[in-house]
Amino acid sequence: MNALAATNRNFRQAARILGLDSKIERSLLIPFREIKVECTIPKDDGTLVSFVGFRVQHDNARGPMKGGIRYHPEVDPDEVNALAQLMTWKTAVADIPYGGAKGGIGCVPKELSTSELERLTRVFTQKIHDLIGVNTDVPAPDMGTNSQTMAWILDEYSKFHGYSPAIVTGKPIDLGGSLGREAATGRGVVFGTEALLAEHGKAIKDMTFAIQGFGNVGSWAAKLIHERGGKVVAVSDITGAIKNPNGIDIPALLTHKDKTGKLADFNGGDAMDPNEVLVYDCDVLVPCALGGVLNRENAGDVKAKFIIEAANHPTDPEADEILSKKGVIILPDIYANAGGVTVSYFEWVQNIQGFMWDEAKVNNELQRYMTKAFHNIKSLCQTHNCNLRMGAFTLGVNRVARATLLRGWEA
Ligand SMILES: NC(=O)C1=CN([C@@H]2O[C@H](COP(=O)(O)OP(=O)(O)OC[C@H]3O[C@@H](n4cnc5c(N)ncnc54)[C@H](OP(=O)(O)O)[C@@H]3O)[C@@H](O)[C@H]2O)C=CC1
Ligand SMILES: O=C(O)CCC(=O)C(=O)O
Repeated sequence: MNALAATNRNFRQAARILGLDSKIERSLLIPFREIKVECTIPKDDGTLVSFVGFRVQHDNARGPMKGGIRYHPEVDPDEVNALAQLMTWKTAVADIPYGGAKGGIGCVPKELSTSELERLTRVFTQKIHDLIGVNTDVPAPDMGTNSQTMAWILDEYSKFHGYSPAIVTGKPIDLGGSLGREAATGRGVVFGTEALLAEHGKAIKDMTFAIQGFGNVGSWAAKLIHERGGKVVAVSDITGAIKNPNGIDIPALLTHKDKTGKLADFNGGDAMDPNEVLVYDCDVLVPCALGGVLNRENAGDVKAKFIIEAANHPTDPEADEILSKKGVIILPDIYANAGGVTVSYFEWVQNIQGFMWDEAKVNNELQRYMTKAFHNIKSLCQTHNCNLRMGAFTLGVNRVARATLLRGWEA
């Protein structure tokens, strides 16, 4: 099942539980606007190359649309649509005043030089600058993009509209980025994991973890889990995977990845097939890379008792069913990885106020938002007698439906 079909299915199930009117249901499903642009740039050798870029603006009932921009070869319209819709429910679950959007360019960022990436980002921004805005749609980093990408978008956008730091979040601190944003998604994952484990009388220090992906989210999650005494027993990136049942030395692995750009060849553990990470013997599995990685092929072999969805839609609905029958508890993406967009909200607020927060304030507020959202989800799980995914979906969908109804339909 592709990402959009899976996301729509979860949404429809939540709409049914909530008893939503079919017209509202249809209006919430259809995106506000879908943008597809052609981006042609000269490569460093002078040849021309074209890429397709997307921005899907899903819903703005609760505020400006918000969501990352992904550079990855598998970016396609359905995937971006699904990710944009997930952002709408995620911002509502986190209770921050935003709607949802997502963008992406189908490319292999590692095969482009820094100047080619800069040209591509600037051309993409030129094509969408009049459709994004501080109060309409605010991009941020996602897979394959980072604070430098945001700096280029900020600069290009500012040529058309005047200097506008709040047009993007996740930007460098020197350009108005927020302290704590870089770590925020991984930190939010850890706050969410702590809240979930506490419900089950457990703590991070008593558990073993397997982590798929060691980019922004995976590396921060690994570092913070390790700092809390959790044992990370398996980690993967695109170059390979490492296992060590006694616990991987995460600071040493971070230094190795920093120096070599890859996990492969790290000597603090044994190499393993990257696909095995998902079914490795551990208490908690944390997918931090692509969508759809847990499916009917491998779900039956998962050993973890808890899955923390740090990536977006890592579990397809068939895997969801198999895992739920096995009694695996899944902390869903629209809550588990909401720390990133929550600190993006703090960054936007700081830019608008022209006032910087210190990092302790950012992290404390993030913990407050994550803890509150967890308890709100739990309460809906009780009301509707449903799992955490439906608890989160009903929370998010209901908030967006209420805002939509309050704003009304008159043309
Ligand atoms: N950045 C953010 O703030 C947020 C991100 N997310 C989600 O988290 C996930 C990760 O995003 P982010 O960390 O930003 O992205 P990054 O690009 O920083 O990192 C992605 C990581 O995934 C690895 N990877 C890619 N393909 C595979 C594969 N087939 N097997 C194993 N590892 C793989 C990459 O390997 P390599 O290092 O070798 O390239 C890299 O380590 C995505 O689903 C994203 O949507 C969700 C909320 C916010
Ligand atoms: O920080 C943001 O605005 C969005 C992050 C994002 O793309 C996501 O949560 O999936």
